[in-house]
Amino acid sequence: MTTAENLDHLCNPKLPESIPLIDFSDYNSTDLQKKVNLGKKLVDAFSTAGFVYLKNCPLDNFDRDEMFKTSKEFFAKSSDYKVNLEWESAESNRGYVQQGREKLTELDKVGRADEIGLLRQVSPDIKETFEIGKENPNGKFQNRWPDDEFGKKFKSTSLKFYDQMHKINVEIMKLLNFGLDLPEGYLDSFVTDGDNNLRLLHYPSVEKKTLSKENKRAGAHCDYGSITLLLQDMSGGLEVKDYKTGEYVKATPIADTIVVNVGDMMQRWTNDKFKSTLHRVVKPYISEDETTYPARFSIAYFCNPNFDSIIECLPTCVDEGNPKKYGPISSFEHLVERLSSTYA
Ligand SMILES: O=C(O)CCC(=O)C(=O)O
Ligand SMILES: [Fe+2]
Repeated sequence: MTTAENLDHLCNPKLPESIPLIDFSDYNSTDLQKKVNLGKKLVDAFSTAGFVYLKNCPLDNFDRDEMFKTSKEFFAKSSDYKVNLEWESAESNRGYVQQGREKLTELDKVGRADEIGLLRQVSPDIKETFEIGKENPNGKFQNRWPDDEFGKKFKSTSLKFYDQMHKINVEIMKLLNFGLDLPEGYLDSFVTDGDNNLRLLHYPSVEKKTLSKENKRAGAHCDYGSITLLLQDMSGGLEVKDYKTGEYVKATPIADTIVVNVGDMMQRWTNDKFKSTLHRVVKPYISEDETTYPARFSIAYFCNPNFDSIIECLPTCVDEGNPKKYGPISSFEHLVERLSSTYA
């Protein structure tokens, strides 16, 4: 079958065959059937690759660029400035995470804490991040904004961006509701609170000779929540495990798209219908005579069902031939458990 999307693959040989590119424009169509079709495409992609590129998402270009610019400005601050806003606990999951503090590895999935500790020492992730949660002045946990003029801009830019990404998540859930044939509005009630996590990432520029073979910018891992919305700059380096071959394929940056992937909680929620896929960030390709890998910036928005909700296999993902594989779990507990085993 030749569709516009198939042709996209042919016209752009760098686009990995196994990660579909889906046009999101119909998300707000007045034609119900178009929304159902889009929902089915997403379900298809999430049940195979576990990853998609979405184009024509409702994300303002200006706000996206501002977020990247402000993120760069933050990471350019002194180490003292950033460490002053240090990440404190998995429950809060807010603040600055300096290089080497997070080690992502396939071992995390089975929770081998001793080996993870060792790996952290020999091949830490070469990145720093800043974690932002829902802004809630009366909540138990507070975002960690710098207390200066830059801090004000950092806060307003990040919160505006947070809000737009939350809305995209809500729209994706509405479409998945169609795609999974769930009762009308079923998933809506799980995404009212915006209990998500905005992560700004900086992979510093690094001399070729100091980067050993084992060092990854981010080790292979699966994400923990429901879905992740990822924006990458044009440097490259993101790789995704191909569901057909088991080999890593390049998730080549495509301008003005959002990469969306399934997390572990979504896989569990769908009784393993959706696939939470391993991915990693490796050194980008540079020519022989270049001595330095350039810096890379990305922005990940990790979505979760409302923290106080109980996640049980979705009714349309279970039947006699395919019984429930998982018991109920609270969204917050699931996340805290996973985050606790990842950070030093
Ligand atoms: O930087 C990227 O492109 C990916 C980051 C990522 O996978 C993560 O933070 O979970
Ligand atoms: Fe990830």
